Amino acid sequence: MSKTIKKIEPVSRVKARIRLPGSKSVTHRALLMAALAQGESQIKNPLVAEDTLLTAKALEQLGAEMQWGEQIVRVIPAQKRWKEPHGPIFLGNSGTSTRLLLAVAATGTGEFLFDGSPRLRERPIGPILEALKTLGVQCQCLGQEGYPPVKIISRGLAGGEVWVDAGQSSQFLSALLIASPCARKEMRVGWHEPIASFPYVALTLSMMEEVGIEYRWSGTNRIIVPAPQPYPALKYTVEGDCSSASYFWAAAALTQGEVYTHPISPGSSQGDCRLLEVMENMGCRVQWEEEGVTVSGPERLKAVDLDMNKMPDMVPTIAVLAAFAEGHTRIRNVAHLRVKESDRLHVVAMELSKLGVPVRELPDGLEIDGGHAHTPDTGLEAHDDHRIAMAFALAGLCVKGVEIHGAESVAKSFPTFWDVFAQLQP
Ligand SMILES: O=C(O)C1=C[C@@H](OP(=O)(O)O)[C@@H](O)[C@H](O)C1
Ligand SMILES: C=C(OP(=O)(O)O)C(=O)O
Repeated sequence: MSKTIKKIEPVSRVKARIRLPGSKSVTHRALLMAALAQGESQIKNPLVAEDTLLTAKALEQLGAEMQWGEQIVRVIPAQKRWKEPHGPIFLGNSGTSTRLLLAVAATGTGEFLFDGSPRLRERPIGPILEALKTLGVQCQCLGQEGYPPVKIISRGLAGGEVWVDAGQSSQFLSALLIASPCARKEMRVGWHEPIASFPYVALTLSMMEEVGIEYRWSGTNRIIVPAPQPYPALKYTVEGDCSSASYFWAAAALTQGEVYTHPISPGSSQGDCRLLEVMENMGCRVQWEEEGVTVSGPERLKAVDLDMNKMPDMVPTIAVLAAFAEGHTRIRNVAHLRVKESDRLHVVAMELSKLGVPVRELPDGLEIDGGHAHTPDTGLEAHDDHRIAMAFALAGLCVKGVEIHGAESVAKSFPTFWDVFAQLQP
């Protein structure tokens, strides 16, 4: 795909009502659970974006059928788990698709080859492969050990006790949990502390419960899933994506504006909703309604000191807010940002520097001095990372002359982002 450039114009006091695309994390999980289910499922308001389409296409290669309609997808599971795919299953740069599908594919019989973009080949999968091997699955990395491409040969999951190291990604644990009900006998899934991005595991568990899967906790780091336990056919409505909402909440925060985003509810299971609490601490006003939330920006944003381990995807958004806040912001405990779509700690520091923002890149975080941003001498680079493109577009609302190079990267999670963002511009 050729690189596109977006020029952003400064705006004061944005005012907008934003309809959010469906949640990426929820859509991935709903598609996978539907493909494992007994009978036809209906998923309303799914996210139709590069990554969720990669998950859907992979499931089709495994024999499931997807019927796409207006804001709905019907999923008809494969007649037998699974049809052996012709050729490799290509997963672009979607970490969620890759880690979750490895375990989901291993619930069936067959030989599967998973691969992706050059960047996906640098994103770790070792811990999920180790766990699958314990469950009787053969896994062979074809390039570097612990990274895609990987061939797996499975005859289903044996069940029993398995431990996973989820310190670099919660997706290893979510993968095992989603696959667990399809094992031949009870699964006891434990994880070593510390774990990264725990709210995504909580989201996995809450969706399993919502669709009718039983499980129980055993201590604080082990879950027991009775198996075999069929996934019932789903009728599921995906709520709006809180991570995508963050860019619009931040637009209100940066411009003393007011933005309403929907559909999301105060009881949302998406961990990134907690960004609103951080934004309140920065001085924003947050008002929840039953189906949406309004954020109003303060006269002056305050700096914060934060452990962002549970909200890694929100770091680029917070970093840009910090650049325009009063004082010194510290973001801690997010070393796992180095294995995302880009090395997000490095890339955020690099792009903030182009804006003249004093920033220090730490092994597991960032320090940012607010209040110094100015027009950059060159374009800002998205580094093939949707969240970098969307977060740095926000800087353009406050300083003149911001151009985002590689604007097409938003297609990964929010293909209509630039059209929706245009609603903020005069
Ligand atoms: O399970 C999920 O849906 C996700 C988990 C998180 O990844 P890590 O657990 O690797 O941090 C997050 O960054 C990603 O965007 C989505
Ligand atoms: C890290 C992300 O996604 P994934 O891990 O699925 O590639 C993201 O969307 O920010």
